[in-house]
Amino acid sequence: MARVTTEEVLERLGELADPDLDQPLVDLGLVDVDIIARTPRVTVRYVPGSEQVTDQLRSSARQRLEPLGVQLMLEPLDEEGLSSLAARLESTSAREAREARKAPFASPESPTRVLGISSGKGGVGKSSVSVNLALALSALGHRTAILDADVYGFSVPKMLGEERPPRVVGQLIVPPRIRGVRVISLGFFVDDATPVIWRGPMLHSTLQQFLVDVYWGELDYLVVDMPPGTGDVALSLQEFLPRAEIYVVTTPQPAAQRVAQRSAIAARKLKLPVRGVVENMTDFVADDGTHYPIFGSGGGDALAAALEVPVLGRIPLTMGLRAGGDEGMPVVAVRPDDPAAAAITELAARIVSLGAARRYRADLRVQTR
Ligand SMILES: Nc1ncnc2c1ncn2[C@@H]1O[C@H](COP(=O)(O)OP(=O)(O)OP(=O)(O)O)[C@@H](O)[C@H]1O
Repeated sequence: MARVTTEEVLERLGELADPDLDQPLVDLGLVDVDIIARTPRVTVRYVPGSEQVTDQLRSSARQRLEPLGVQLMLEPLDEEGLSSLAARLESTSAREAREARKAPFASPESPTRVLGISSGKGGVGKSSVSVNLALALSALGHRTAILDADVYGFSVPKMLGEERPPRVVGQLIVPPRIRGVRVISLGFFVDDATPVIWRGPMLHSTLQQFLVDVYWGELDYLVVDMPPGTGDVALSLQEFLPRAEIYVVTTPQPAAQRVAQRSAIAARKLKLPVRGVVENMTDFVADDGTHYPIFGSGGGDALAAALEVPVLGRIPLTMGLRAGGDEGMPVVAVRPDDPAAAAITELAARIVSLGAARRYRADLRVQTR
């Protein structure tokens, strides 16, 4: 049998990649081939810290290399290897931003739109909307990440169905990419059983660290699940993400609408633009097609009128959305035909087109100057 060549090995490994990194392991220089040894040996180096990812890489590499009869070794990267990987992953602009302790999205040249999802009070479905909106944006082909900053209850990783922790690569925190979306939750760093009281300064510095030290890669959208109401997080976000757009989630109940209004007005005071209202739990549609407005009606319209912004979406109550959240099977990913999933996908498309319209108007202004 002819001896295997390095090219054959690299070709076989092809696109094999760590799910949290953008480039294949071969391109990142993490594969060594020793064909001089009696049995040719392939060493795949990996970022330690997630057994799940390591197992996945091992079985995928084994499967790809099996026909070649080579010996496969998996080796965790050491400190030095991790630092040089970090240098390879990070773009120059991202490194400069990090060294200046600034979020890469804060710069006026950043192509990333930051969508702050806020609500007046808890329980209106803000996290469900954030998670499914991020998945819908990703399904529409946009590179999307989600930052779970709801310090009163971190639900994003659970809702996405995977609670794999981030890994540290040199100076960078590499977030898990779940269902195609990078996720960072303050909840990754606290024990579920011990409630943490996030005081302003601690929250501020943790948020800054997340925005600055996290490897976000190239992003079109960063969806931020904000805590209900306004307060420290909104203040910090204004400082770190001055270009954030705010979307307010409310239920149709007049009381919820009034609370949401207060928080939106507070967001305005922070000079973060409120771009639209999302009415969640608008109604329940029975099998015979009858609409039941379980939580009343009119809340979304009233809030939108008060804030002079449009209602960008109305999401019905569905079992699919509720069960999807509980089971870590988000409805947009798992049951895209569910009426709530369809409404959220429509909402995503509207938010995308809002950005396109703004860019168009900005271009016109430049051209007519
Ligand atoms: N459109 C909907 N249809 C059915 N269930 C929904 C809908 N929206 C939200 N829910 C359910 O309502 C509950 C609260 O939703 P969620 O956790 O998203 O709200 P929240 O506003 O983020 O609340 P908190 O801030 O307290 O976390 C969840 O059980 C969720 O599954």
